[in-house]
Amino acid sequence: MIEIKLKKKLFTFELNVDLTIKSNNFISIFGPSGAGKTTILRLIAGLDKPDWGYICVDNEVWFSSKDNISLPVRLRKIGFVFQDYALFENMSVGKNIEFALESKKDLNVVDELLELVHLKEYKNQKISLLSGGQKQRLALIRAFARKPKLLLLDEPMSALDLPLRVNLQDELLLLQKKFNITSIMVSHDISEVAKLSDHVFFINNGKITKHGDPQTIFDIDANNVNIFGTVIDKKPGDLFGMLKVLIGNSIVHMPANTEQFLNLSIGDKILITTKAFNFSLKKVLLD
Ligand SMILES: Nc1ncnc2c1ncn2[C@@H]1O[C@H](COP(=O)(O)OP(=O)(O)OP(=O)(O)O)[C@@H](O)[C@H]1O
Repeated sequence: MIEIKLKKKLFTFELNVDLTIKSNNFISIFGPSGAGKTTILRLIAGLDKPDWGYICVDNEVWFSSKDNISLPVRLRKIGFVFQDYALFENMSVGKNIEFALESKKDLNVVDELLELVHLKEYKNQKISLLSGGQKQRLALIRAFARKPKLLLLDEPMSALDLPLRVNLQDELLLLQKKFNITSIMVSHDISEVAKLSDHVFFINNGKITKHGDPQTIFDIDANNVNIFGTVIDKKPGDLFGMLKVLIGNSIVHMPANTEQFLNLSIGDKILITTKAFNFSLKKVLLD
């Protein structure tokens, strides 16, 4: 079990959170820009210091303001993945993983990890020859190579386009379950959070406003078709309003009744549901 209690005065509000996380779970912190998500990851990693707090990971106290304990970053067993990879550009793909290993006895793990994310044939290549998606895969397995107690992921896929992102989400889930590593992810993408997480914490202005499993928290009914989108424009009409909604890479125009129209603002995330089989579905003929 992981207990995280943190207080820190930030520029415009006080961050004040209390998170209890089951070991080996994948949890997400979800909330608007500036809510304090990255700060929580930085405080857990020891890159920043809380004004008051207690961090205990599987019975090991990493931080306690009461007992004056603050483990340095290198002693907190953490894997960190950011959106900008932070790979060593002057080393080969394989050396990037080797560098992260605790012991050189584990060298066979390098091939195993590269194989898992389809990068084995790139082992001796320079990092600069990899695509964005391949670099992100490498950053992920490098974090797992450290066998961390806690994996911290800060918008790990936001630089990738949608098909790559979906593939990498599957690989991340596979790695996380295979290595059983408790993971905390910050992401803006509801479908990503809903797909990967065992538990989601909503944060706003530095406080947890609700938490629970994704089905409950996002009101997902498995008997429905569920599509997440973001309102990017709205125009009133005589009989109904028209919403412009971003769904993945596509922009969709949707009619909305007066109540829906008035309740929604640009930037709002929405869940579009329709009862299974109660919709029109046609194959698009391309010839
Ligand atoms: N060391 C610090 N001291 C004081 N305030 C800080 C510090 N670090 C960040 N902040 C402020 O805390 C607030 C939260 O920042 P943070 O980066 O944690 O938000 P976020 O939820 O990750 O946002 P985004 O989704 O845009 O990345 C911001 O207003 C930021 O300016």
